[in-house]
Amino acid sequence: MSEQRLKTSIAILGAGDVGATVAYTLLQNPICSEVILVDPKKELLEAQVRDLGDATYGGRAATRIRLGTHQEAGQADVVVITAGAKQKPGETRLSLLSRNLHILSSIFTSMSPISPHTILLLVANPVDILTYFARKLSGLPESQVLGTGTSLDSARLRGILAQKAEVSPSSIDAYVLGEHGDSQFVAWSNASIGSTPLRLALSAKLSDEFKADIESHTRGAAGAIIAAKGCTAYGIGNVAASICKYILFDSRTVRPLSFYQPELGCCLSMPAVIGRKGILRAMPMQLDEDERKLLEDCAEGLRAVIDSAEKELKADNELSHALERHT
Ligand SMILES: NC(=O)C1=CN([C@@H]2O[C@H](COP(=O)(O)OP(=O)(O)OC[C@H]3O[C@@H](n4cnc5c(N)ncnc54)[C@H](O)[C@@H]3O)[C@@H](O)[C@H]2O)C=CC1
Ligand SMILES: CC(=O)C(=O)O
Repeated sequence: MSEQRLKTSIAILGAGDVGATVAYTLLQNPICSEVILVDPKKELLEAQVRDLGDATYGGRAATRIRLGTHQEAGQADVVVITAGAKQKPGETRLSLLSRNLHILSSIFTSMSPISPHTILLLVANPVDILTYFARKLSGLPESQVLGTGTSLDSARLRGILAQKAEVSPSSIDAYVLGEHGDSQFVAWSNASIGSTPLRLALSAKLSDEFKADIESHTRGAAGAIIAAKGCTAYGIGNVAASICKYILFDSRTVRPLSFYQPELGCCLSMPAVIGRKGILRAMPMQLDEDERKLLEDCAEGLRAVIDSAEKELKADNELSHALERHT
């Protein structure tokens, strides 16, 4: 067997706040032989690898960390894409689209030829739109291209509901669905504590006002953290590293992730079974009429962004050639 096949590797594109935090989380909870960090900022990349390496010399069996090239990243078992601009205080995730689509396109040119077995995990924003274009730019089967989507929002939802209900977050089963962005919504009709439906568990507390407060807390969480410290990193570090584990361990864990929804014509978050081949299958969910409408509105908004991005791309020779190579 070749040496390459004996190793499991996760490549992280982007060695900024998020990329370094995903790497650190993977080093603290080893699930693969090596983590490869890639970034065009050479000094930053070398410093991050040295600093992260210092966290691995404590005597435990460790995952190795090294810097690498885009070409090497394209052969990894999982490629986590954090490369891209981040929001400034007050900016929306969608405002990053044009800059981050160019970066995404250049990444696929540099990684080519990408291994047909690689699973791509998109983190950079706007994550649903970038997941949609990564499918096209990579040429990989759509089950192998996924975005962290509303996994982070759902973790935030579990956190705030746990405080209100005075139970552990791990006892809350509740999802934020749709866009990892302003049109996201909570699937209240399916939420439970243990196996008790939320409406029974919280009874009188669960008013419209209570739900609106929780939704606004969850939707606004990133903006509030960014306004105070300039980025969010630990929550997404944990979410992305956990998804890598579900993939490499073929754990068949169900999580809300962004992936292509053929009937909606875009990528957005719905629950899916995650395993070694990426999205193994969608997990059907019975939404009520209001939630169904919110899902359709959310998809309509995302499709409009995709349409205008596609028009912009046609006017941009470099990007339109990159997309044509695979469509
Ligand atoms: N999906 C989610 O839930 C979350 C997404 N994010 C997103 O993650 C992205 C990264 O955020 P930060 O790490 O805070 O930003 P950052 O600015 O600290 O790091 C981004 C890094 O990407 C690098 N980069 C640029 N072009 C590259 C290329 N072609 N190949 C490899 N690396 C490249 C830059 O040099 C930079 O070091 C942003 O788009 C942010 O909005 C952040 C938190 C949560
Ligand atoms: C930045 C971002 O997308 C988040 O923390 O949710």
